[in-house]
Parts: sequence; structure tokens; C-alpha cells
Amino acid sequence: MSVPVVAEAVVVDIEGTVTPTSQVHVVLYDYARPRLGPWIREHGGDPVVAEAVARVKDEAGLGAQADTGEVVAVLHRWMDADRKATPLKTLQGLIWQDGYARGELTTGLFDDVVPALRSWRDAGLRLAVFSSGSVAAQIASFSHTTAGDLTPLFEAHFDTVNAGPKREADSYRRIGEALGVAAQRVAFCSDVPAELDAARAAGWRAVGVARPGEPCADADFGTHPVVASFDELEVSR
Ligand SMILES: CSCCC(=O)C(=O)COP(=O)(O)O
Ligand SMILES: [Mg+2]
Repeated sequence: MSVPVVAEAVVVDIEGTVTPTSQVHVVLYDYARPRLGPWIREHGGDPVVAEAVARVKDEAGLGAQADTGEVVAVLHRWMDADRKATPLKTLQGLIWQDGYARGELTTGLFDDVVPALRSWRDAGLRLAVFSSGSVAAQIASFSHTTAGDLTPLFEAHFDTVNAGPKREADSYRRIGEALGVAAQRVAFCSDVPAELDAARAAGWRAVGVARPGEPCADADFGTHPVVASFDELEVSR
């Protein structure tokens, strides 16, 4: 059964929606884990890294004098718990950006994703991404997929820095303002019901993505329309 949605712009989540959760939790997290300490030690003079490390210490209640080993232990605990804390996402993003540039990482997408994105673009829809992953990580990831460079498909990328937390309606309002599209003309696709609730609270058209075998496949999506793949989603202007 297909789900019809009328919209001018489609904003997609990443993990569990366009890429398998394992792409993030296994491929990307395993790549970042052993590299966090060396990255912080080698790039500690980079203001972005220094700021992220300071925020980790602050959020974890570590003293300002805590050493890199203590910071890395916190980052590993957050990754084990899949806590999508902004400073962790900033540091991961830098490491992944480097990994993609070195040719050591490639993004795998669900088979239905690229055909759907292309058909939506061909139909004149505007596309954007909203993920907890940093904008740098998003761009690196979509630049290096098994289907090639997909960045030309997207006109904007949003994360917890330039939009805000994914479970807060104000984040979706900020994205709508940045895109210059009326709330009811934006569709958001995600596997996480709380994100859909926040998008709907901002007036967006929220669509659940319950992919078989993914962690949120059996989640309670409440009254949100749900698709098992983008093949079931018919977006028109
Ligand atoms: C390829 S960008 C990195 C994705 C990431 O770090 C992440 O946590 C994905 O979370 P999402 O909000 O897209 O579910
Ligand atoms: Mg997700």
C-alpha cells in the first residue's frame, strides 16, 4: 500500500531511514572508536576540537584538567549507549570526514533510497537532510556512497548545531525557516517516532519509516503514516 504525501520539500533522517543502522553503529562507530584519542591529541589546537573537548568535560562533569584518556572514556561510553551528544558528533564527524577522504569508508544505502531521491528531485521536490550526525559527516557520507556522490541531490544539511535537537519542534521550525518553505509543505521521514512527533508539532508532514529488521521496525508510530521503504511513499507537489 502506498502513502501519498503532498509537499514541496522532503527532509530525510539518515540512520535507519536511508542507511542501515549497522552502517552507523558498526561501520562508522568502529572506525571512530580507536581514532578519537589520537585525533584529540593531534588536533587539540584546532578550535573546533578544543571546543568539543571542553563541552565533553562539561557535559560529563569532568574537571577542566581531565586528560585525553578520561575524555575518550566518556566518548566511548556515549557511543556504547548511542548517546547522540553534539560534541561527540563533532569529533566523530571530523574523523569520518578524514576516513571518507582516505577512501577507507563508503556509505551503503537501502536499495530503494537513490531511485526515490532521484524521482522526487525529477518531480521538482527540494531535498534536505536532518541527522544527529554533523553536517561535515553528512556531506562526507553522501559524497562517498556505493551509488557515487549524491550531494548534488540535497540543497541543505541540518544537524543538532544548526537546527537543534531532533526531538524538539523548534528545530523543525528553524529548518523550515532556513528552507523558506511553509511548515505544511515539508515532509520529514524518520524511523524514530519521537522525531516524527516533534516534526508534526512544528506543522510538518511526518512519515514513519519502519524498515524490516531495523531497530525501530516494530516501534509504535501512533497516528503517523508509516512506510516500510521509500517505494511505498508517493510524494507530489
Ligand atoms: C553519516 S552521518 C553520521 C550519522 C550519525 O552519526 C548518527 O548518529 C545518525 O543519527 P540520525 O539522527 O541520522 O538517526
Ligand atoms: Mg534515524
